[in-house]
Amino acid sequence: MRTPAWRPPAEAATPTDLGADPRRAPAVLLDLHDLERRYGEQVVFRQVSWRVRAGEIGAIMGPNGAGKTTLVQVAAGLLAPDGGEVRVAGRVAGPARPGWRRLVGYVGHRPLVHPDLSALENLVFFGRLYGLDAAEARRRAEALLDRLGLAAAAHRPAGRLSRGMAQRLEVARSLMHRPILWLWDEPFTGLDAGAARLLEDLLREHAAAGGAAVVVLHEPERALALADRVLLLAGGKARDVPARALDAGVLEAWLAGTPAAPTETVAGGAMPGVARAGVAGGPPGPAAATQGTRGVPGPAAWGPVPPEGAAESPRQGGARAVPVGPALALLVARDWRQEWRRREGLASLATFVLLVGLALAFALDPARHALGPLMGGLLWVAFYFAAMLLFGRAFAQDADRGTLDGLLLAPVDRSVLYLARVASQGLQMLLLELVLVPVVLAWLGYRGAAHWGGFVLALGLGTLGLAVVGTLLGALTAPVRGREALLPVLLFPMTAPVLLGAVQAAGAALAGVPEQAALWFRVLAVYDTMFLVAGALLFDFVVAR
Ligand SMILES: Nc1ncnc2c1ncn2[C@@H]1O[C@H](COP(=O)(O)OP(=O)(O)OP(=O)(O)O)[C@@H](O)[C@H]1O
Repeated sequence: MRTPAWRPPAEAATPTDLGADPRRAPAVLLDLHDLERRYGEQVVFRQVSWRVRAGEIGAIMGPNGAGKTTLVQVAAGLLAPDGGEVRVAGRVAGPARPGWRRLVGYVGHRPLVHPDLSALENLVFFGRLYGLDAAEARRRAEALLDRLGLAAAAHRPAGRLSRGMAQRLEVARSLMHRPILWLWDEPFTGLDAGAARLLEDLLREHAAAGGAAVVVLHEPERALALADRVLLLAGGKARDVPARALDAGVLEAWLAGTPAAPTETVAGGAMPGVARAGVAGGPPGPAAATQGTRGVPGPAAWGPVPPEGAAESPRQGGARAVPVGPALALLVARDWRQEWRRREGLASLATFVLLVGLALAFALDPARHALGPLMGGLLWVAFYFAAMLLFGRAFAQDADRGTLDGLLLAPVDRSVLYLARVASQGLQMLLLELVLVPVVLAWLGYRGAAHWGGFVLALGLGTLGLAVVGTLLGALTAPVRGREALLPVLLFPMTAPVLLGAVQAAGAALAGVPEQAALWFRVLAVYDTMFLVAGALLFDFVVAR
């Protein structure tokens, strides 16, 4: 008998898929080593080490503010540790090689799906972002919606689902790519009894199939019924205790009445009153190692260990990063689809450009007789204001809704996230310009013999320059209070060369002498390339927390 066969939706990669040798102890799927995390001066926890093996469910428990969410986010790679290391199925969980992210299915406090896209569209998008092909992503999305009782809501925008339905969708999203390690932070919040039972079944199935799960829980009864081991977190320290060593009543009392600093009790060698007598903490013993835990098939049932290459196929939840090309196309398409759903955003930008252009023209020359030399400048000033609004908007919305985390968790290099935003926002801006330029020029009474090729090149290079810097600064200022004021303050000095070059180049092209702008074209091209490369390299630091 082999490892249990495909079984939507809980089915996931197994340790053998990942090259682990089941003849030895069950593979360690999550290995937290000496972790430390601070917020400014506040140390949330330090020296936290914990191992969760194939076939195990681990619960993290502790009073409010103990650092459970922080710990799960560090384990998922959303927060960077200030010390120590996270390993997932033996791979260092760092930003350098993001393929390991494919092994993890994360559910946090906030939905990571996009509210304007339907439940089905969201699942397909996330499936593809994790490397599934279109047909498989669709099949799996439908199976998950069905299993989680969301089939009737498949075409409803995710933002209009009830609290409990949204939580089910989050669980479905986290399972789309068949992760081997589930990291779920209070997943039962908002669920009715039926959905809660379903989640418990999914967790048990996953563990029985050789996966592992870590769940932040507040209810002792549930934790002890579900988990094999419990990480008790309090006072900045943690202790791993086998669930069978814990008593629900005492655990409840400990959680409810934890003194301000239970550190010594919890982190010390003994845990009087909480652990049952005669049961020690620590990893499973040799019996668990040879027989598997929680019914995981023993060595004979695992079959031969597949070669590394076979272990890395997307279908089996391998750990390769998704290639740049498909990831870029997917992200740009998603941004455009979202923008199309909120057409009023682009329509208001277009109105804004027209008003700024017309107001400027009216103020400078109400009779519109001597505007010829000013037209390039007029157009660019209007576009410039629109660009500030556009480039600040996408990341600000992501930060407010929490949807950026959904992208940051994906197994794609973070520079790809940046390049995709540059492409999608730059193209939106360019489209806006191409639609509006004829209108504005007609209103201004333009009758020259323009060099249209040079003019479009000036628009393209200028827009790219604004997009590469605006996107980076948009991401930088998104979580900051007062970002609406901060973005223009930062953007203007950094993009002054773009504005100057684009105005000169567009003016020369409109005057029919693009050769006069040759120097500006070169300046713009060098500027764009420099900041595009810098933006791609810096983006990871900009979004790091
Ligand atoms: N973004 C942040 N900036 C500063 N401090 C933070 C931030 N997020 C969390 N903290 C602090 O870190 C500590 C741990 O918070 P965390 O949310 O991890 O706790 P928790 O155990 O999950 O709490 P709860 O049970 O209430 O969900 C708290 O003191 C909290 O105030």
